Amino acid sequence: MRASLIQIAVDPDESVDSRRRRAASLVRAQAGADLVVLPELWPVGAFAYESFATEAEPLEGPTYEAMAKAASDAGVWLHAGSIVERDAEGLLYNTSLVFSPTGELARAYRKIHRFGFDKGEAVLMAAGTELVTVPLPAATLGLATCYDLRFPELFRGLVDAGADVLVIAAGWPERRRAHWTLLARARAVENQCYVLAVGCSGTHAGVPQAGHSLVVDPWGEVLAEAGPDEETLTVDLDPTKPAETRDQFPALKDRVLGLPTPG
Ligand SMILES: O=C(O)CCC(=O)C(=O)O
Repeated sequence: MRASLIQIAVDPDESVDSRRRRAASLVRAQAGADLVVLPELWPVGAFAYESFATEAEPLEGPTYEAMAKAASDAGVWLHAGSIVERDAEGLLYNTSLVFSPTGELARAYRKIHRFGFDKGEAVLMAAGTELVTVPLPAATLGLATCYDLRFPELFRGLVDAGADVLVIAAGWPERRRAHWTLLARARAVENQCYVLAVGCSGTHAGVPQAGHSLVVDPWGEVLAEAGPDEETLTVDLDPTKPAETRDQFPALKDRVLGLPTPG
């Protein structure tokens, strides 16, 4: 299963329309891959809080249209990263979109853990409430967005729902890059899953992005890692490896569910 991670640059000197066209053409260039992944909020920038309301789109807005077409033109499963979604009640969500190779929406995931500690995204956006997995022919994706990476219980929920490839779309800041790499590897090891962690490059709203997207195998080995700049990583995943790793080292079977609270 060939996966391509597009670490797109999000810079304020490029318009959203231009970046949308560029993202579509980067996706089309990945024809032949099975799965293509874009990062979090690449149209507007994960830290461009002042633009969230103006750039918000309905679910089936311009980014949806462009990405559905790019997925079907390329004939790939496309995790199109996330958009600022405005729902019918006017609430904003950080919503990831996954399209099938014929351009249909397979699933949408609204980010559950909002970042900002009572500021920014945490007050501007509403929280998702549903864990989302996406069965592909060769693997089951489990979806997470950026700050979600810090909450291991979310990933255990995805594994319990059958996920063996965890996809984290992010706009992770450079200043905490060490956490990004560490946590992506930890989520792979503890869940015996592939992890595809896709960030942005560039600087928006004064926040330099970490880049360094990475692909980690179920044993925790880093199979590929990007640098700081715009780049596409392409990696062949072995769909049998998560099950094989779980058979050889069956730690997941030793989970104790419902641990007692400390006395
Ligand atoms: O947890 C972090 O350090 C970064 C999270 C973040 O930037 C986000 O969720 O947008």
